[in-house]
This record gives sequence, structure tokens and C-alpha cells, in this order.
Amino acid sequence: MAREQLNSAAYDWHAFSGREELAAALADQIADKLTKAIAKRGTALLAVSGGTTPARLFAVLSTTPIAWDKVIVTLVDERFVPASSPRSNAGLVAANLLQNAAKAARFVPLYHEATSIEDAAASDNAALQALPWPLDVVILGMGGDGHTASFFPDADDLPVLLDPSSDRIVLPVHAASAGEPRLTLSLARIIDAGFIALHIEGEDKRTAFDGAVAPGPRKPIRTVLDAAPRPVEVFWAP
Ligand SMILES: O=C(O)[C@H](O)[C@@H](O)[C@H](O)[C@H](O)COP(=O)(O)O
Repeated sequence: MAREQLNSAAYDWHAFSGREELAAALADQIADKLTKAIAKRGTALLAVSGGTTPARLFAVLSTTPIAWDKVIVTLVDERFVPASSPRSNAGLVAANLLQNAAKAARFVPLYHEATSIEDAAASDNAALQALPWPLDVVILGMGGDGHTASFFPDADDLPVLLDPSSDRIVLPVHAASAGEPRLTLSLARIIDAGFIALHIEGEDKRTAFDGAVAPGPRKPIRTVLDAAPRPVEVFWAP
């Protein structure tokens, strides 16, 4: 089916006529990048976003025949809730991605019980040092307000979250619009990824993306596009 391809310096736009077609194409791209990473360094590091958009992609990816036992999966961000919560991104990944062939992957969550989100982020920061950075693949989502990861426009310390030279891996986020405190990978870790995909669906998200890349007040997604050393691959379907 027809695919619309628009490019700009900061992103490559890949539009699909349907969400199934998008999921198949993006899953193929992810599998290709992970397989190449495994061939090159014996392992692959994948970070995925949560929310509602990725479930179909995760289901398709979970049946993709790659060496999942050599893949480490972590999260781009997480709500400060246990995996048993319906709000948990770890729960979403467990139910949709870590199934079928992908069950063999190693999952590294972000949420741990802690007395504060700051303590949780500090322990994550220490624990995730041991992962084989940089990310080979990162899959971002985007909210209608132009947030991605947990870089919410109303987040306290947004400049810290968006510092491209930060040596932090995981940062705590307080943002009234986020619902609950969040844990997020830093911008620095995200833009270091070998393949950066932004997965958005629906007309509202396309309008929000177009607004974010147009001249005007900078939204967090625009900061990611501008900071990335290579074009972000945007996958969109109506
Ligand atoms: O924890 C989260 O919510 C995500 O990581 C977040 O960044 C998400 O990608 C956007 O909010 C879009 O969410 P939807 O897919 O639900 O629109």
C-alpha cells in the first residue's frame, strides 16, 4: 500500500496506510537493527516506550524470529507504579512484547520500590550502568503536548532532563501533567542510540508532530529531533 515519505534534516517521515502495515514495517526495521548489533557485539540493547500506541507493534515484534536470548530490553520511561498496576509500562511490555519468541529476551525494568522517585532513579542509575550502552534501538512515543519519554513540557528541571551531555542514565521526573512521578532515560542516552524511531498514530498525533516541528515554542520532541546526531525515523499511520 502507498507509503508517504517526507524527509527533513532532523527526521525521516514514513507514513503508512494502516497500523498493521506500520507495525510490520517497524518490527522488521527493529529486528534488522538488533540482529546487526548481535552480529557485531554479541548482544543488542533495546529501549521501548509505554503508553497505548506500542501494543500492536510489541505483539508483531514478539513473534519476529531473531536471537532474542541475546537481546536486553529496557524502558524509555516508567510510571512510579509496580508492574501489577494497569499504569505500568513494565506490565505492558510483559504482556505484549515478552511473549512468544521474545520471551527469551532479558528485561531490565525501571521501577523498584523506593522511598522516593529520586531514590528509585539513583538506584536505577547505578544498576543500569552495567548494560551494554549505547542503545542499539530506541522506540519513542509522543503525547499530544509534544512530550516524549517523560520529558513533559511542565516537568520540573526540564533542562536537566534534556541536557544532551548528561552523564545520567535515569532521571526522576515530577510533572503535574504526567499523572504520577516518572523515571525516564536521559536525553543523552536516547540520542546515543544507533536507531531512533518515533512511533505515532492518528491524525491528532500527526497534527501535534507538525506543530512541534513548525517554528514556535519548542516542544520536548523538537529538542530530541534537534539533538539527535542522525535523523529520527518517524513511523505514522492514521
Ligand atoms: O509512559 C508513557 O506514557 C510513554 O512512555 C510516553 O512517552 C508515551 O509514549 C506517550 O505519552 C504517548 O502515549 P500513548 O501511546 O498512550 O499516546
